[in-house]
Amino acid sequence: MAFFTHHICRGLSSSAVRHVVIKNVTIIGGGQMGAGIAQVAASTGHAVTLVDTNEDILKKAVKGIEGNLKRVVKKKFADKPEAGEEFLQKAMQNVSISTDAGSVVQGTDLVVEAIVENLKVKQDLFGGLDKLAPAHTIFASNTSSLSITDIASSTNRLDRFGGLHFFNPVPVMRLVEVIATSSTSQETFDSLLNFSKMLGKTSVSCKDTPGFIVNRLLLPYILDAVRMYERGDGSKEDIDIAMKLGCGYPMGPFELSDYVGLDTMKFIMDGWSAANPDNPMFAQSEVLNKLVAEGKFGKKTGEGFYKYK
Ligand SMILES: CCCCCCCC(=O)CC(=O)SCCNC(=O)CCNC(=O)[C@H](O)C(C)(C)COP(=O)(O)OP(=O)(O)OC[C@H]1O[C@@H](n2cnc3c(N)ncnc32)[C@H](O)[C@@H]1OP(=O)(O)O
Ligand SMILES: NC(=O)C1=CN([C@@H]2O[C@H](COP(=O)(O)OP(=O)(O)OC[C@H]3O[C@@H](n4cnc5c(N)ncnc54)[C@H](O)[C@@H]3O)[C@@H](O)[C@H]2O)C=CC1
Repeated sequence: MAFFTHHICRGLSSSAVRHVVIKNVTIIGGGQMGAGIAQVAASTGHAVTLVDTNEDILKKAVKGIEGNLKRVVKKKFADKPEAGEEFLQKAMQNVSISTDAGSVVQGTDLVVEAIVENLKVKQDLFGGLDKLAPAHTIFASNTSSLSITDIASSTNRLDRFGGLHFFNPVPVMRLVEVIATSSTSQETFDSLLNFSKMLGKTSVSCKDTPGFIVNRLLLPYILDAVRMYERGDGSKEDIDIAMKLGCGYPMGPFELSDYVGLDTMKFIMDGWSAANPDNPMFAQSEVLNKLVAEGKFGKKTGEGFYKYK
């Protein structure tokens, strides 16, 4: 069930802005991002259905959400354990799981997609859901690097399609990039801004340009670090230490790559390389290709640039 509200938007003086109040959210992809988005949405009172093709991943996601929330509760409700238990129960009751996206979107206000970073797979998913979701339902992609316009082109709801780009780990990182294409309606954009606010996040408005704001700046930095290592100009350990202690970053570029996932990083690089074949920045990286070919995707598989076992 969707609700429409009218409110005066700050900075827009007297113009009344309509937005869909998001209550029921379907999150597709139960990996590190989808599980994180589900955790935050459920703990801020949204009814969440987390969808993945793989049931084991969903079970692992729910276990992870519960574990994370228990940690939060222990800290935040240290002197009010009963209130903490109530918060935990409520949040967990807000989460359900499904392996059938088509059947659950029928009652949803917002679909947030966080599946593999591949244009065709995302288009196929949204193209199918477009025929099943109610007219008011807003579609949003959490893509890191793909064009929202391209993803949305598989649907007939271009005005109700935008980007919601979260950061990893979602429960900790405070930013959401909200992306409007040239077809995204003001109402959809305002609904996505409002949803981000309800999640307790700070949002920035982005155009549908490659990498939006953060990844347009982050990816060249990470790729330059990989090239530096490949040339033998610095060890990965030294490069990581240098950026942490020299710039105050919480993680160095190799630690961060392992944290994001080297499979995702390669998907991003390959996509940008195909779109910009003459740009040496996106030329194939032997080191990255080797690690990915060996199934060493970083922290999630126990090994990437570093070992985690
Ligand atoms: C690579 C190609 C280019 C990128 C392209 C794709 C990527 C994207 O599209 C966009 C991205 O997300 S880019 C990545 C953005 N994320 C970062 O830069 C993370 C950098 N690392 C950190 O902030 C800290 O090391 C971090 C917060 C992770 C850990 O902090 P600490 O080292 O201080 O560790 P803790 O003391 O254990 O944690 C601090 C608080 O955070 C909680 N926490 C940690 N991990 C968590 C997780 N996974 N889920 C939920 N909560 C988590 C932890 O409980 C602790 O909480 P408090 O006790 O309340 O402080
Ligand atoms: N890893 C990161 O730091 C960030 C990733 N992103 C983006 O979020 C998306 C997901 O990334 P991660 O969570 O890291 O990946 P992940 O590999 O941890 O999870 C992806 C999940 O999607 C599922 N999946 C794949 N195809 C599916 C389909 N058709 N239907 C339902 N489920 C499907 C997989 O089984 C897997 O569980 C990607 O688009 C990525 O670029 C955005 C911000 C940060």
